[in-house]
Amino acid sequence: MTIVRVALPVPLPQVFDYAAADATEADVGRCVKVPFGRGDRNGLIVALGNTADVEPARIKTVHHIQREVPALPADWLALVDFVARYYHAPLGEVVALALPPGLRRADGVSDADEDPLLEIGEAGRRALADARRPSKALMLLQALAAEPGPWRRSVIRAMAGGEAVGDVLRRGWLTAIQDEGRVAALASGAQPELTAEQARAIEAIVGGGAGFRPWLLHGVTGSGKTEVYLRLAAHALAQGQQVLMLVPEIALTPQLEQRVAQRFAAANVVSLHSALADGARSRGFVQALTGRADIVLGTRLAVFAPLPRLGLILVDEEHDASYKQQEGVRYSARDVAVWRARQRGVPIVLGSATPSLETWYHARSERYALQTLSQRAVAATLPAVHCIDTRRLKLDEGLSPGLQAAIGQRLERGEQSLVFLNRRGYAPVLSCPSCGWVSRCPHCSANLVVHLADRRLRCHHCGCDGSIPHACPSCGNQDIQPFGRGTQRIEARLAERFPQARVLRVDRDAARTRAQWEKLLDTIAAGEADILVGTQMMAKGHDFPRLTLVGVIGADASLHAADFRAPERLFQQLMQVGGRAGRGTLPGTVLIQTEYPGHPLYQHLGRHDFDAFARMALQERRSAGFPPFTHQAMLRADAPALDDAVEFLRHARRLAEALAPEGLRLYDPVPMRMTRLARRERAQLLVEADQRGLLQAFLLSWIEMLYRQRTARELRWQIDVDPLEV
Ligand SMILES: Nc1ncnc2c1ncn2[C@@H]1O[C@H](COP(=O)(O)OP(=O)(O)OP(=O)(O)O)[C@@H](O)[C@H]1O
Ligand SMILES: [Zn+2]
Repeated sequence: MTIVRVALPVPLPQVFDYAAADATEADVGRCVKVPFGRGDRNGLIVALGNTADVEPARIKTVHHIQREVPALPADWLALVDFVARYYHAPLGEVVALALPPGLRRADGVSDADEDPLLEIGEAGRRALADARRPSKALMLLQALAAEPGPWRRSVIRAMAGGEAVGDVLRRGWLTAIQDEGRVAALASGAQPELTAEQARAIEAIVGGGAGFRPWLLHGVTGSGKTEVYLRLAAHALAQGQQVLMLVPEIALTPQLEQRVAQRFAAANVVSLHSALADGARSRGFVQALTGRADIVLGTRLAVFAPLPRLGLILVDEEHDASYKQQEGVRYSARDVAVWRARQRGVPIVLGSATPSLETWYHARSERYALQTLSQRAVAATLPAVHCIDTRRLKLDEGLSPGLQAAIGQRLERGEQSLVFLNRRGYAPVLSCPSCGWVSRCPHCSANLVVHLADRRLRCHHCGCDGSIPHACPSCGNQDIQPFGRGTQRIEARLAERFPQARVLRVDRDAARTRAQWEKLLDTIAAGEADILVGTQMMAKGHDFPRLTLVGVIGADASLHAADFRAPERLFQQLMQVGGRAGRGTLPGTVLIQTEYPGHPLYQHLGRHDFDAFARMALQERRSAGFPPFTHQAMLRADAPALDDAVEFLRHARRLAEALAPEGLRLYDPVPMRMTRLARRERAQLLVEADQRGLLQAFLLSWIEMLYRQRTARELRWQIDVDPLEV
């Protein structure tokens, strides 16, 4: 009898043994269906077991081993094992996160290529020579003939007149290339001439060799980091290697996908993100696994794509908080990517205009090699940044006269403006001036936000919503007021103030689906919007040459936030959003409305001096003993009653005291800042040490103990290693 060890997606730290008569070493890394409890579960075989360890009478037999898909390789198993150990999460849960659901369920997965590589065939050449009756299909064929091929079908479809590709294929004018190996995946799209700084960075990184080396590419906004990534990718592809490219948000993938596909028309570019349908995600994953994907482009979960020919990892906007998963397995895809680059012995490039302080510190201390792009690629300068002192100004729905005048000028010149406010909805709260009632969420310690667009009161934390009452629910007063401002309110005021302008709101409510989001971006790019009102969705990565003014409102609130990372986040956000201005040939301006124009953060921002800001912020962190000078883990507990959560943490702290090595710091359990979320009360306990190893060793034995504690059924706890929010 052969025993297989199976990782199952259950919140238990161990793997489970099953009997499988015909299993061999070749089945390690394969998905299985097994009986578990009263039902069945899908899991992954992570090792073969030893019959001596199990009682033969108690062992159950696997139902099915999925053998149509190649087994996941040893390096992939080592990767998920590392994530499970470092983040102290059950291995089965890490596997469940890393594998597409369809693959785990052992659905039939085909890696058949749905996006064939096409070239002009014999029939096509004849059609071109005859060229009698002009048709859409013929025009498309002629356009293709003018370019060097071959092309992916998806790339042809995206071209002007690309709708006719089906017709061209039916006529047999294009034929699929069977042996893709003979086509070097070389850059075929037009490439701009590199700037001197870009050329230097590429030369240095390529010259750094094929082995493990972490790079920070610190390039100001609009400096052309994407071009650097594309050239590095081209180099890796030319060596027959695969490239993994991570982006922080799905919202950023459409444009990048397009750029990558245009540049590498012959390469097999696979997207991986959570918004993909099951089938597409499984197919992309299997293409990566079988080595048929050349470039894997995706959000954080793409870091788990198996890549047998991996040669390069690129992490765009490496500072972005969305690389850290905030629920379940709380991993940081950026940090996992660095580990993976080391494991596989390949270079990794972390790019940003505003690196995280952790990464910047590594670059300063020469653990990471640094390449800097200090100039913009197209624009002559960075935008001019000015503060508008609002202390003595009368604001019109939050908008200063100076900002309004500047928007007016842009309108006259036919340029675009962006008003940035990181708060969606119409107003953050509805309140009654006569009795003091405010719209509280019944389930969270948060207010319900007024959404006038669809006349709802909505909680941005738990999602619950209701209609807007006509009178105060507490005293009956008819005159209840929305208090404060969100994007909808600014949009409404701007539309009133500039009736001739096309005002467009860009936030998560306006872009619920990917299709809506792409449509918004197209509208902006086509110049069919004059004034944009946007949240942080607009802050990142976008490149709209006619956008010359960025107005920032409501930023001061973050200056005094309690979180020690708040200033870093604010500086990054403002530098990023300001960086959307003046990226083409037209000069840009950033206007920040503030009551603290002398604040050092705004001063550094005005000078585009990231280094000075980072030095200051790191100095503060060093003296306060915050990361990167210390390493943290947070134990969080939640329950219907706060006392239960706190009591569990007190108990956990007592257990920890007995274990804690010298140098480990245990803090007192405290309620979380937003204590109540979706009817659960939450508390946390911070653990800290100056050495990562010390903290990790302690966590290992502590968490083992915690798993053994009997807790109330209603209580849940989780550990967050390297937490972003403390
Ligand atoms: N060498 C070059 N020659 C001409 N144009 C270039 C060159 N490199 C980049 N560009 C153009 O410069 C613009 C800015 O480039 P890109 O969007 O890559 O900047 P970025 O560094 O990623 O900026 P951000 O951090 O703000 O997203 C783009 O329109 C890009 O096409
Ligand atoms: Zn709520």
